Amino acid sequence: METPVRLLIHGASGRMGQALMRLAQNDARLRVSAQSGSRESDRLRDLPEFDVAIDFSSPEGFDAVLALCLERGKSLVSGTTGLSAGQFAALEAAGARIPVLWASNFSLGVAVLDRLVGQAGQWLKDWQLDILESHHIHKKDAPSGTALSLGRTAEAASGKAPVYHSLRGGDIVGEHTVQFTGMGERIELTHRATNRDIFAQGALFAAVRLSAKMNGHYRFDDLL
Ligand SMILES: NC(=O)C1=CN([C@@H]2O[C@H](COP(=O)(O)OP(=O)(O)OC[C@H]3O[C@@H](n4cnc5c(N)ncnc54)[C@H](OP(=O)(O)O)[C@@H]3O)[C@@H](O)[C@H]2O)C=CC1
Ligand SMILES: O=C(O)C1=N[C@H](C(=O)O)C[C@H](O)C1
Repeated sequence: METPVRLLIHGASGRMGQALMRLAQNDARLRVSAQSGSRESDRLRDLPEFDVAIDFSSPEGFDAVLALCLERGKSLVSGTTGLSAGQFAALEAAGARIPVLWASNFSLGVAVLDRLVGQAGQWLKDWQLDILESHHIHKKDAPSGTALSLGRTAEAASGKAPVYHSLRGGDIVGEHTVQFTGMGERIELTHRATNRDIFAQGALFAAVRLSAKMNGHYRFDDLL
């Protein structure tokens, strides 16, 4: 049997962190060798060995785990949203030294939605473009990372700048609609996540794949 990939779960006590811990513990390809949260933020250097860090934390947490991965020469899978342009530039640069992968959404359904949006946008250049997203009341960033990614795809295809609409309510896991509105008709492309295990499964899949990759800046879509 293959040696399991050793994981650091960064943001382990959070909603995503808990899903990752539970699913990784039942996956023979993986072993959680380290975990961290804001309490460990100034002691990350003391963490045990790992091969791939999986980060679902906060923009501050992302900076810290990226620095740790660079220092140790280890891979990073991150799903943290709300990152700045400077943080994306740092991630891109890190790809020259370690394997890195960031995705705003680790579900298969959103990867397919993104492709459908790109196709629709090519045909609907004159139509109004709106991105609607709904999430649970604890979500800190708006628009969501997925809404921004879908918006970039739609704008690249249609040339229209999207207008974003965010709703926060109850325990909604995550819903995204890309709406193209014409005169007398409209198209709504919607994805609804009902369980955050789908994101955790996608991130664990990415970690296994990334552990076998050379240095570089990878996209989730590249692995599918
Ligand atoms: N790409 C995707 O598919 C998905 C992305 N996300 C994104 O993942 C992130 C986390 O979401 P969620 O799990 O709901 O959030 P939670 O608030 O439930 O969890 C956040 C976790 O990060 C930790 N954390 C916060 N700040 C730091 C820090 N500076 N250093 C180290 N750890 C820190 C928290 O630790 P403590 O409790 O100790 O403060 C906690 O464990 C968000 O950005 C969200 O948008 C979420 C779902 C899917
Ligand atoms: O915070 C969340 O919960 C989610 N965040 C991601 C985002 O910002 O797009 C992905 C998913 O929608 C859940």
